[in-house]
Amino acid sequence: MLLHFTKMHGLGNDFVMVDLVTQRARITPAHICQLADRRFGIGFDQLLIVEPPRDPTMDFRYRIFNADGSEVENCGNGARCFARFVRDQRLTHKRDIHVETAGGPLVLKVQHDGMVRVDMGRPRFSPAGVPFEAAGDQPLHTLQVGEETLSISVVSMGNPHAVLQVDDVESAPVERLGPAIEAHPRFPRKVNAGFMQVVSPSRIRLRVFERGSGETLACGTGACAAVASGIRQGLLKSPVTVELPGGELSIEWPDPEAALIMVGPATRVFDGRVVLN
Ligand SMILES: N[C@@H](CCC[C@H](N)C(=O)O)C(=O)O
Repeated sequence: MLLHFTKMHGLGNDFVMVDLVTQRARITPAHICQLADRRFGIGFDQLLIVEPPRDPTMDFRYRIFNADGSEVENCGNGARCFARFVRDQRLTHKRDIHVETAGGPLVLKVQHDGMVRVDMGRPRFSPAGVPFEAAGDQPLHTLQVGEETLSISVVSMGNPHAVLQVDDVESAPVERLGPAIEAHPRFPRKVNAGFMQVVSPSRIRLRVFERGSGETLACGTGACAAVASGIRQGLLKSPVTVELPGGELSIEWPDPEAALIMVGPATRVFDGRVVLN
């Protein structure tokens, strides 16, 4: 089966985008792992499949899969790439796009400067909603990783996040602690692990070890989770610029009852075709 795809990225968090509105294909978890391989396949952090909506009031539905084949609830950089993709493919001319996702409906706005503005919904801090095994709902929890006792906050942006404050993001032990936090037994559905350096109340630096994909150059939901956690702890004030290895995102959360807003770029890299066996 021949599959047409587009390679895109949001600040270096890279995607293979597949239009299943105009083509037919059955993509299995084995296909996803094969395509995700950066040497034997195409290579990506996430695969995003665009489908017709089930709800007729929506424009599209999309599904997102990590490089390990696991399906995820939400993806901030993927949302921006999706908005750019459906317009470039001429699947829609709208600038305000309503889409169904596994994490619920999203509204995306393609601005006239080409940047994409996404209403990311409200962060949820309750451990049960992440899910994270904990007795209470306090801003910080201790997490034992081997000999180390870490202080983390937990946030659901539809998908699960743990945020750890560090003094210097460059020297933070992301490669060592990231996989241990991701697979920690207190996170029954695993977790994305963010390492946040507060530069000022309006600027952070962030690296994210993503569940199912490893460290990426940027994570949109991770940026929202870190900003929400920082504001909740009184360390940050909206709007916040998030400096990621791949570039910057702007995150607004002016009011705890409001949704987080993420604004950032989405870049098309190339179109291709691949045979699925
Ligand atoms: N890169 C994404 C998040 C993708 C999903 C994540 N790895 C998970 O398993 O929850 C983003 O930009 O938000």
